[in-house]
Amino acid sequence: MIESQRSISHICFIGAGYVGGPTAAVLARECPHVQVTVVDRNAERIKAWKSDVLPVSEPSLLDVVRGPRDGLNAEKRRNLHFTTDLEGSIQAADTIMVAVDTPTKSRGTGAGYSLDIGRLEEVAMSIAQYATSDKIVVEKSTVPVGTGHTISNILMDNSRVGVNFEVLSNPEFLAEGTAICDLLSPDRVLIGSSDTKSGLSAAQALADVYATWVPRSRIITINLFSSELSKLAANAMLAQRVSSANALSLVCEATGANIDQVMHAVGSDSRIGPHMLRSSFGFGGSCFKKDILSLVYLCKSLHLDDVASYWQSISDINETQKSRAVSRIVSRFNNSMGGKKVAVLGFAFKEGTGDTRESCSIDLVKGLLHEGALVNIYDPYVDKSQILKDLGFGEESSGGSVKICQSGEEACEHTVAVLVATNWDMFRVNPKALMNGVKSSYDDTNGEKEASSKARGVPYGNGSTSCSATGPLYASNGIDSTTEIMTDNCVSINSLENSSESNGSSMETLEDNPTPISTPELDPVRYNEPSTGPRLNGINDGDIPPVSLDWAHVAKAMKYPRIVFGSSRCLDRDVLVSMGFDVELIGRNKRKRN
Ligand SMILES: NC(=O)c1ccc[n+]([C@@H]2O[C@H](COP(=O)([O-])OP(=O)(O)OC[C@H]3O[C@@H](n4cnc5c(N)ncnc54)[C@H](O)[C@@H]3O)[C@@H](O)[C@H]2O)c1
Ligand SMILES: O=c1ccn([C@@H]2O[C@H](COP(=O)(O)OP(=O)(O)O[C@H]3O[C@H](CO)[C@@H](O)[C@H](O)[C@H]3O)[C@@H](O)[C@H]2O)c(=O)[nH]1
Repeated sequence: MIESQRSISHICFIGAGYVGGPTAAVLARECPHVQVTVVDRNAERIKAWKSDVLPVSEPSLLDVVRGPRDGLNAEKRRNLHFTTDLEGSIQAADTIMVAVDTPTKSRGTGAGYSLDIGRLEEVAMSIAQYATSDKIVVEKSTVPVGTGHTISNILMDNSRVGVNFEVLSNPEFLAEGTAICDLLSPDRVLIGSSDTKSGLSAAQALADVYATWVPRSRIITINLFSSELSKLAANAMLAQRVSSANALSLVCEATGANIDQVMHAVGSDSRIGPHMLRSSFGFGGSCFKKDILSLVYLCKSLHLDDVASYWQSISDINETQKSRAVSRIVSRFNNSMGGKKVAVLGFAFKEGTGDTRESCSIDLVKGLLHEGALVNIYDPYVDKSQILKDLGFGEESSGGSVKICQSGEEACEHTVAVLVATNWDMFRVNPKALMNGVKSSYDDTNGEKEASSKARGVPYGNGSTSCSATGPLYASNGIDSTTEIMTDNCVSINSLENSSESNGSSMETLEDNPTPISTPELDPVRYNEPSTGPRLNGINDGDIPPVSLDWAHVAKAMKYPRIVFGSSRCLDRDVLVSMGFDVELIGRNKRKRN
């Protein structure tokens, strides 16, 4: 049993991925008195974490890493280390945070639904085998309910005599693209433990570490099962909101209602709130689908079939949304897409990241190819090889039906339809520039962005010193005042001492903030250049922004009927129609002018 009044001074993270790396870096930065070691079996990844070309792309991440890793912090102390030495790292640590991947099982019982905790079990075996002193073992990974007990059993059954373990659950809630802000200023930190004296003491010790920078009121301690279930439930409920918006978008398309107006009206009810209500081509990303399906599996295992069906329907609506989008385009061509060229702009699963896991673009492109279309794709934040891999092609084996383009203009050349699948700022219609007959460019909007961000007290510009909101960033083109609501939960990395005070959230309607807000103050990418290191796709500190799409050029380059299809977040129907485009918006019926 672990002694009470325990304190934590050396943490080992196992798993140096999207969660492990950034979480360890923020913890090391905020707690200079704690030694933090990050270990991974992937030597390439560890090498990259030791370099300035990090394997994970997140705004401001490099700055956060370099302080404690290179001794560039105020204390001039290095307390963040990356290594492949699992045995030594386990032995040196008093606390081990496990952040390995838990994908959906691909075979065996529960395949396609259940989370695969094999890597976690493997790590538990290693901890049991190498540990020579008591350890707190923390599940950072998203896991099925009951995993904590499984891990406890593995540790107890395989450890040395006299070595004790306490297993905690501490799920992570960061979203990609805003990871640093989310970690610095979390809505809550959840710590689950057993309710024994030693369990509560371990939970308290971990809470004390977080309390260095997170207000105590935001640190929630609950039981182990509740904590594990809360993570799955949070993702399921966030996805449920998106699916609700998307389900209603179909009702809007069939009636005279406008989805943006409806979601604005609904989200204005303080009991509902405005977040995660943007209709889209569907939610993507590595977590939502996998975690909902895990919840479905749990319910089925508990013989709660109607509950399982309820959660399943959220995933089903998401699939329908993607296939309906393809049908909507295809029906505009009398169901005959053979040989017709279509552009898909954006391949990442959301703006602000280069990650393509479960991106709706994959299904949109596959659906169009199935109909016989030729598809041009452009996303400067995603490597060509990644796109071809996601579509199931080898390097150049798409049979000519897919072309990965170097610019949005090239992608739209000779196309009959353009789908804006990721709401990148660069695809946004800039009405002011267009009205003035000026070529729209990213730089055109910088003055406005700067003014806007200053007004909101957000540092603008160099992504290495600032970051933006947690949660959805309701970027606005400044046109449809009913469409967007922005969150403003921003912190400056320069004023980290105050981060715990600065995490209050406020909402403003567009009228309060009529200028375009980009995705997090993005560290731009130098596009069209091959990636130079083992970094994942995405936005990297110090890169240069891509130029915005020149919609005037696109109007000339496309062929009749020049359909542009996407969400009103990026596309202003009136401006595009005035330029000669035929505009289809998610959740709007063109003929009813809603
Ligand atoms: N990506 C997100 O935004 C996010 C957010 C919240 C929670 N999560 C959850 O966190 C967990 C980790 O996700 P991720 O996106 O960081 O995964 P990831 O794939 O980016 O990273 C996992 C890392 O673990 C390493 N690893 C796997 N098995 C190992 C072993 N036996 N020994 C040493 N290293 C090992 C892998 O090499 C990899 O580097 C998952 O459960 C995920 O659901 C992810
Ligand atoms: O109103 C909205 C909000 C989001 N999306 C889409 O939903 C998906 C997921 O978006 P988001 O939640 O912002 O990104 P993730 O990085 O997947 O983060 C989610 O998944 C993580 C992994 O578990 C959790 O930690 C986070 O809390 C949770 O937000 C993306 O395709 C978005 O485009 C919409 O379509 N409409």
